[in-house]
Amino acid sequence: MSKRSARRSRVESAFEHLRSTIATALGAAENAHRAVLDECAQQEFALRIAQMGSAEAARAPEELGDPADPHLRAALAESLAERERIYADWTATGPARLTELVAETAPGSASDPFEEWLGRIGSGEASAPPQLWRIGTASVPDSPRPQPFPAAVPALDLSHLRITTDGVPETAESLVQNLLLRVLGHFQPGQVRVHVWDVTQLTGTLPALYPLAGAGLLTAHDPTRLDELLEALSDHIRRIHASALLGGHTSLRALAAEQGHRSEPWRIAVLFGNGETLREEQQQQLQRIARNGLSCGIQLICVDLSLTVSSAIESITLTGRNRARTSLTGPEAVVELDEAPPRTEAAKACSAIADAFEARRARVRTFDDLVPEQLWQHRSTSGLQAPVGFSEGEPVWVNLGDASPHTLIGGPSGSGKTNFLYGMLGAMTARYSPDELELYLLDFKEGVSFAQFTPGKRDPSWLPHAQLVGVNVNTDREFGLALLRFLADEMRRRAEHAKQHEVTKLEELRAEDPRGRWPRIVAVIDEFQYLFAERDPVTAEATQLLEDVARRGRSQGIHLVLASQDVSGIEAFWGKPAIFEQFILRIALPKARRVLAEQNQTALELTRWHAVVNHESGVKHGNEVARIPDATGKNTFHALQHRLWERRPSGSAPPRLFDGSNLPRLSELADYRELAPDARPPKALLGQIIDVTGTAAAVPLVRSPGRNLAVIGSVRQDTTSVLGAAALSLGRQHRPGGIRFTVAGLLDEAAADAEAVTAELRADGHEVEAVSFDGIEAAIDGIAGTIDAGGSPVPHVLLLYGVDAAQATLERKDPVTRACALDQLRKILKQGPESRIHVLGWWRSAQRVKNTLGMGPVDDIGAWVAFDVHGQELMPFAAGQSVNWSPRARRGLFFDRSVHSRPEVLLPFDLAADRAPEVPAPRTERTEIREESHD
Ligand SMILES: Nc1ncnc2c1ncn2[C@@H]1O[C@H](COP(=O)(O)OP(=O)(O)OP(=O)(O)O)[C@@H](O)[C@H]1O
Repeated sequence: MSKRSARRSRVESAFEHLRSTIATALGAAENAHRAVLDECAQQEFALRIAQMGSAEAARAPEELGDPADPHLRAALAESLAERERIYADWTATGPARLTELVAETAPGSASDPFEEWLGRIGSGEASAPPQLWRIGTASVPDSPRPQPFPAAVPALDLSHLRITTDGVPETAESLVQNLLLRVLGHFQPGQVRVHVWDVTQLTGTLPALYPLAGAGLLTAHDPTRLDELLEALSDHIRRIHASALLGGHTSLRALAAEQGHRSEPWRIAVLFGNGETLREEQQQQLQRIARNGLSCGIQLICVDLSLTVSSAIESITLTGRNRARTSLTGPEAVVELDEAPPRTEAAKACSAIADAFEARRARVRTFDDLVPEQLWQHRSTSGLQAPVGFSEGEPVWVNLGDASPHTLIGGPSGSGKTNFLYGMLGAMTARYSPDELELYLLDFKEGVSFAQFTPGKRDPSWLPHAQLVGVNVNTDREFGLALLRFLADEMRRRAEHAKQHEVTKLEELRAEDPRGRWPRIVAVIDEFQYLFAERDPVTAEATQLLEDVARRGRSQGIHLVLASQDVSGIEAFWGKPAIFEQFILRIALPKARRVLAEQNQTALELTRWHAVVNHESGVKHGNEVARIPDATGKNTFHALQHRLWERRPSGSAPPRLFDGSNLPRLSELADYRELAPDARPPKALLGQIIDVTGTAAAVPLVRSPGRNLAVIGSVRQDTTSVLGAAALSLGRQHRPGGIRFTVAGLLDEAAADAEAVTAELRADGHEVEAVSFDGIEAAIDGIAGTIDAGGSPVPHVLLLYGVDAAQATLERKDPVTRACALDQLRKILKQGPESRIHVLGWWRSAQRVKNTLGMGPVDDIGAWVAFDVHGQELMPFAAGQSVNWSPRARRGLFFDRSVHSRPEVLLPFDLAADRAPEVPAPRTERTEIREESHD
């Protein structure tokens, strides 16, 4: 080959190379271009599939392009694969898990098919209600292999429901009706109340449920009266907060779970709107109800009505006949709503519920229904709760605790106050043991109603919780004072203990001192208005003490229960709103006046044996009307008391009984029985003062001026009782020979008393000189002579019965010496005590004491007891202070200037009863009711 052709060939091959390189490059570019176009086409389909949804795209690919288009097919395949991957877990386990969950949380009628339970009366526990309620069958149509699962919604305390109908109102109605049937069919009739309001119609909404209306389980509200319904629901919320939730629970649901029973029914308000907004105030009130209702058992079901609150709401959007989406299942799931049962079946079931409810309501609830199955199972740490009556067959409770510490009970005579108290005390004492609850019971009424709590003649039982029972105290207002003083002291004692534990309240003290005994104290004062009956120091002190106990008792677990036929006249009470305000729990019996708030007239409309129980200081919305069972008839309280008494803790002592119609007996008085020889200083017991423990009124006979006693008054029985008790108690504190007595009977009518004391002292071995009227001068001369001779070696008591009767004799002057026995007596009064000689004398009037003392100072009479003597006559003997005392039968006034700042009331002893032991002392008779129960 020539050189030239060789070069040409090289050129050609180089060009060939260039061309093929270019061709290759161009081919690659075209391939890449095509690939990009393919990718692009597929991505575009992917985007449109995503927009349309893969399920829809798979169903109708032609909507996107040519179904045969490989790009479309590839994009669809990828999208479906992706969906498969995402749903894999849910498809494998989701529907099955949901089915299981609904079966668990929606038992019985909450999810079972209607035919399995409709028409049967439910018995589900209201303290543990189902959490979900079935509405239909759901599925996710766009999932790879759609599987059905039950669709359910929370209800009752858990969530409100908002339904949007989207123009299919019949579906909304059957959805609501099915849900209500499930709920109504689950519980005992009465546990669920339904309110229906439909903006478009008066009646005709939810027709199958109408049989419930007759029994009051369903209320159809007038379309124009939404306000009333909203107000009633708001009232209800307020009332629940003021009563059931007072104990600190946040919801009725929590309370019921703790107590194991639910005392308040649920209220479901179904509101059918028309898509338009409510008036501003109505909307706001509805929102408030939505916010606060669930905790009080109010559930709203709003159909085509806007509801926008932060509290729990589930929504259901109807998407066609019997189809819906719910907030719980999400937008992808379609719910096929359950078919409604035949209307006749549903109506029949509702009739059965209504009938059963009527039967239940008509059931006579008795005292026994106030008593729990097991006694003494409750703790009073945070308060006392007990049912007192029934409303539509369900118990109505009272709470005594921090939020409602005290109660005021009112009702005219015969309206059943005492019966109410028995019911309340029965329900409480059956729940709380005596270590959790102590009772102090005082009845100012004439009669003996509370005496049943103490051992009686024929029945030895007593109420183990009762510490003190005061009956027939209508004239002894001091006893009320004594009780209030005791409570105030106890309050202080508790506060001090609490302080030591660095806490302030009983509840906290109990937590800090778990082994201490800190029962709550309930002090009941029936007809307490007597305590404030007069404008006198008793009322003044009682008011002050009441205010103190009412204000501070709450934190120390001390609760006052005051009952009265008429509180309107109690000036001390009304003049002091600070007291009245503490009585937050008000109980009004039929025709009670002023116990409830002024505008609250419900008590006037009450029928017999009913009461308004109001934990809101008597404001109307706090009203609960309860029928009160008979608690005083046969086999009621008395039978319970027997059971409680038989369970009483060992060592339990009967309550102290203060019966104003009986006098105490010296021989039964603890202070007397405890006396023993060689007591220093010896003290003369004169009677019993009015206090909670029954303390003796005593005068110590020390060797110091003025230690003499004057008993002043004209009633022989009382005055001689004081002298007799003084002598006998002094005798008990000395051995024979350790004391001497001179007993002078100067009045014929008292001779027998003087003789009886003489005989009793002698029987105990004491030396007694009995002196008659004729021997009095000599006896006094002799004793006065002892003073001159250096005094008596042992205490010498000069008992003078009727000093004033011998006044003339004592004044008689010796014709020679011009001396008289009266001078000697004055000398004994003045100088005797230092020489161990004491005069205990009876004068028939204050003036006559003065006659005896002459110009001498009244100080020689250091102590006195006066009976039928007016206060002003006693002033000179009480260091000049005014003495407020109107004499009353069988009560004396006692003053010892060495200890008292003011005189105090004294009960003389019934010495006659002690002297004739074979004749039993008259004891308090129990009421007829009580006697009846022994038949
Ligand atoms: N809920 C009741 N069910 C049946 N009987 C009742 C009921 N409440 C009271 N009673 C009867 O009515 C009568 C009067 O009742 P209660 O003594 O309790 O009234 P009160 O208001 O205390 O009257 P008073 O102040 O006159 O004593 C009694 O015989 C009592 O048994």
